[in-house]
Amino acid sequence: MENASDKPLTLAEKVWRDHVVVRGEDNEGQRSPDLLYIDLHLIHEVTSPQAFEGLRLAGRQVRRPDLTIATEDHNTPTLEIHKPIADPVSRIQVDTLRANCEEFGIRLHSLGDANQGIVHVVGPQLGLTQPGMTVVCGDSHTSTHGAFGSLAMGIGTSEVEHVLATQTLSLKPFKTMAVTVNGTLRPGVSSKDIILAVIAKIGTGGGQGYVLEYRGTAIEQLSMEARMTICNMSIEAGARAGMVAPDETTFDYVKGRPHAPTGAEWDSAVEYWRSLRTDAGAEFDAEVVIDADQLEPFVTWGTNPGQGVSLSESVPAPTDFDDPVDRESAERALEYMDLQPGTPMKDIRVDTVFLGSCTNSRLEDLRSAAEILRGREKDPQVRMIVVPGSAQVRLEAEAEGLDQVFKDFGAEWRFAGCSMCLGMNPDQLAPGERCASTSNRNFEGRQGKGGRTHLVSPVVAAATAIRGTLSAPADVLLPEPTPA
Ligand SMILES: CC(C)[C@H](C(=O)O)[C@@H](O)C(=O)O
Ligand code: SF4
Repeated sequence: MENASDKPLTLAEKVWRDHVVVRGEDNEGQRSPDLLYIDLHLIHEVTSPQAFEGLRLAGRQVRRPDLTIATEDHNTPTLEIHKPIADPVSRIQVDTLRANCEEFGIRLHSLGDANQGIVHVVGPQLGLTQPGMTVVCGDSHTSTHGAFGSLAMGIGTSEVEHVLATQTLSLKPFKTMAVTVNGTLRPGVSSKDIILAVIAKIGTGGGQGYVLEYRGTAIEQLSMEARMTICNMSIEAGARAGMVAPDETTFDYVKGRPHAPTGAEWDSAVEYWRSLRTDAGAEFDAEVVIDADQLEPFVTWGTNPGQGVSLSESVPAPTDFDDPVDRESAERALEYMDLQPGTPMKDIRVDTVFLGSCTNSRLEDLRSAAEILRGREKDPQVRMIVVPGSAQVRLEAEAEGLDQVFKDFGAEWRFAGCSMCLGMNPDQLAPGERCASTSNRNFEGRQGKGGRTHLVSPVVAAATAIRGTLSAPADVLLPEPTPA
């Protein structure tokens, strides 16, 4: 990545350029890190305690509490949220966040507050996430915010402390990769399938060192929610960040939100935001091309997000992989997942369906699943839990009756949080249980010790809950009534 002013730049390079406080030095072709200004710092209970402790020990304050915002999400229960948190470790985490935010003057959205929820749902919802920003959070899925054309990165706890203290962050130069998604998605295929297909193609390390820019007609046609789903999982390809150039869809989404600029400030913001597009002639260090027309609903069979296939395919055999590392990893994954090569994916029966997480818990996700479930019956052996990404999403869903659709279907309607995305709260799989999950990680034990995860889109989750086996929306379509 270079910064020469006459050179055509990619979107990521422009945002970077506009935030450099101190430029790194070139040493024989190797550039030392740049110091960047950070526009928005999001915080949650898991990765912030030591950072605050560090500030306390050094006698420092938070440099810009007004650009820092906290929410409770990972350790919070999704039932009986008015009661004290039962698990002592989780309670301490959340109490510590509350005490730290109080001491350092940081706005916190606590359990019970309308803006509490998963940090990556709350930022965009409040209009805090805006195009062209640098956004950080001590959380790998911060890449979600890149959907707005911001450079959004997950950082470690020592970096959280640095940002709290200085509102800047030292960052190594990155490489750029264009992920071009041409064509149009077919019915029943969604943005989750795009990103699962991208990761299956480039591998979980394929994005390492890169900032990905998702572009092409299929991306332009996507809503902000769908773009967030894609950017969210950039980290699962190992990327530093994922971005989409802001356009009218982005501006329409941001406009009128509590922290969006207004009046003349809005106009000048939009003018700047329109400049945040990759210049004609700008060069990417790498490019991947995907054809959206060819995509089918996608599902993972293994224990990393790159181990996926189209739902109409079968469980692969380790011998299908030429690379010995991939072969060994497939062998181990199949054993953990208790799957036999050659089994049609659609024959795999699940115990649980989880609709939620920062990947797929926004209103649009809930709506698309509800549309499939409405008036249908759940497979009696399946338990389904639906967890809105924020208290606000929950309220909006209730206002349009989605909660009733889920309840009538036999699903549980929960309060907002990370929930079953990871085993840090009471919502967990029992050992050996199998789950179709709209979350982003299928690592061993991710949803509870011994639990088995298949990553899917919201509409696949819904279809699966109806049939009890992994299913595509087309599998549950009712036949057209024959005219009398
Ligand atoms: C707990 C947190 C640090 C972690 C992350 O960084 O992503 C979590 O959100 C996850 O999804 O695994
Ligand atoms: S919902 Fe899952 S992926 Fe997202 S922040 Fe929470 S634990 Fe991490």
